[in-house]
Amino acid sequence: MKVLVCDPISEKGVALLNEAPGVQVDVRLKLTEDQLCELVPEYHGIVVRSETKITRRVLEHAAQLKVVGRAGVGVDNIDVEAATLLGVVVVNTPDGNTIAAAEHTMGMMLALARHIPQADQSLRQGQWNRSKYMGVELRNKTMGIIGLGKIGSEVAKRCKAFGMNVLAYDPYVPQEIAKRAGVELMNLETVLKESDFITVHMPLTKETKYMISGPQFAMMKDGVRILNVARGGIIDENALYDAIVNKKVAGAALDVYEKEPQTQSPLFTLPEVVATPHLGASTEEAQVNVAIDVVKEIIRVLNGEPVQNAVNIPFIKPELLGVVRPYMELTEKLGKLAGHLARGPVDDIEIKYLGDIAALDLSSLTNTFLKGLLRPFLHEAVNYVNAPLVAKQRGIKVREIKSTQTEDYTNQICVTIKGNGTWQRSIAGTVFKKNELRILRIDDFSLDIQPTGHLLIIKHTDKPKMIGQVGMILGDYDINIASMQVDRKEIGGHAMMILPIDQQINAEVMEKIKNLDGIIEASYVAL
Ligand SMILES: NC(=O)C1=CN([C@@H]2O[C@H](COP(=O)(O)OP(=O)(O)OC[C@H]3O[C@@H](n4cnc5c(N)ncnc54)[C@H](O)[C@@H]3O)[C@@H](O)[C@H]2O)C=CC1
Ligand SMILES: O=C(O)C(=O)COP(=O)(O)O
Repeated sequence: MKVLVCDPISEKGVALLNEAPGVQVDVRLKLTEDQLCELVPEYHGIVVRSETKITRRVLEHAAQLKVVGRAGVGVDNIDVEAATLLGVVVVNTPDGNTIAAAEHTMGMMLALARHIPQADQSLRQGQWNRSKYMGVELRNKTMGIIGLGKIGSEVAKRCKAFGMNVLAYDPYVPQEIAKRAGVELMNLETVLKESDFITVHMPLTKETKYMISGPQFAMMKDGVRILNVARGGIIDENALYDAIVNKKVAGAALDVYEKEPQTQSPLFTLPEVVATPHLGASTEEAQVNVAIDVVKEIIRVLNGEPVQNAVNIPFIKPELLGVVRPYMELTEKLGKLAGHLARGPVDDIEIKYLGDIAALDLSSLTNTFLKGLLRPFLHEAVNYVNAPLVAKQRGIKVREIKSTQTEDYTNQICVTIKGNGTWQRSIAGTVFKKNELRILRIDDFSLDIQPTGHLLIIKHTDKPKMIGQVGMILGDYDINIASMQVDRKEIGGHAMMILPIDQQINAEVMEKIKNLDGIIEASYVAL
């Protein structure tokens, strides 16, 4: 397996990658998009920070890429949607640089309040100018935090230690979590209107792009001070420039820019601006943390092991893995079986998770079901990562229903697939205590089948000689029947027979079985 490191990460991370059995590492920095496109087919993993852009074009040139690892938090330099569609896992390191970014924010806030960089520069230029650099105190001022995640919360704690009143806006954080951090959650307008300092700590997304622009500056207090140690583009740089020039904003501290690297911004010409070149995560500690964290995740992906910090696949808590794994195996087999039973393209899927498992986060099981269903048709183009997206693109509606109530078994997964409003099929399965998988039902027929090996599934009219005739055909072709189950709903009605057999069946045998009088459908599946 080959891993390409494209941005500078700690030597400790590179060493850990080099020590991984069967992994070869190349460090190639400052590659252009064209160079990356040329190199990427050789690699199974890529490591980046914020500099290298992993675009759709780069991903489309990959031939065997399994994982893109971001040694840091923000993944806005990676086309995650394209990666997902192409089945490439994207991992990041959500915790490793939290403190570094929070501390940098505090440093920037102090620099902004007390003009430290400007005063330093002026003194070095031979001026002893005390009156020019009169500052403001932080105590009793109001800090408005937009984005109360990991960094925002650490900034909140530190602001409180400075005696500041802290308000926050984050529509995705519950009030009680904010309360625990001693922060009051408000609507955005209130935070903008009441704050003396405003700092943003959210990811750059379609939703947050230019979230702070002309109309938002207009709402703010005169003389407000602005900080951005999150991402360029959350704050509209042109609008910020105007707001500073018009004296609405007394100063801004910026670590990140709409375009990076950035050395020519008009904002750098304003004395009210304090600027650093994206240094939020640049501490020795944070860089060791993120490099080691990302490398461990990359190795897990390359070894086919579950990861903890994937951005585009469901997270499974390590302590739940033992519980979830057999259900993942079951749902993949149910998906495969459902694909064989489908009477045409599937456009609607309902997956019911019943019993104890309903308490778990079940998206990983839905992913494996969809992978099992779609793989026989789409082959390598579908995998655990992209299965939900591929299903969505094919117009397949997927509903998950959870209920802790179940009638016969402690846990049951019941799936119904439909197509074209004209047909539907259903199957149910369970995992017994010793991690034994079972198919319990196909349509209305009750069964108890281990979903492994070669299965012949036959729906037929309930009449004499059906079983015998199928047995004769298989015998003629020297195909051994391992066991058999038959269920019928009423005498002379429809019946289902399932035959686990010892080998694959060819089209000729299937044709002979299908042509028997009384056979309604017959399918062969290898699970
Ligand atoms: N300057 C630097 O070197 C660094 C910058 N960062 C940036 O900081 C960002 C935040 O990092 P963390 O706190 O670790 O992430 P996080 O995921 O813990 O927190 C982000 C918060 O933003 C909130 N959010 C999302 N959309 C929002 C919206 N529209 N309005 C308000 N809040 C919204 C989320 O609910 C979440 O609580 C990262 O996404 C990254 O871009 C992170 C590390 C270093
Ligand atoms: O982790 C993040 O989101 C950062 O912005 C840090 O970026 P960097 O790894 O220092 O290029």
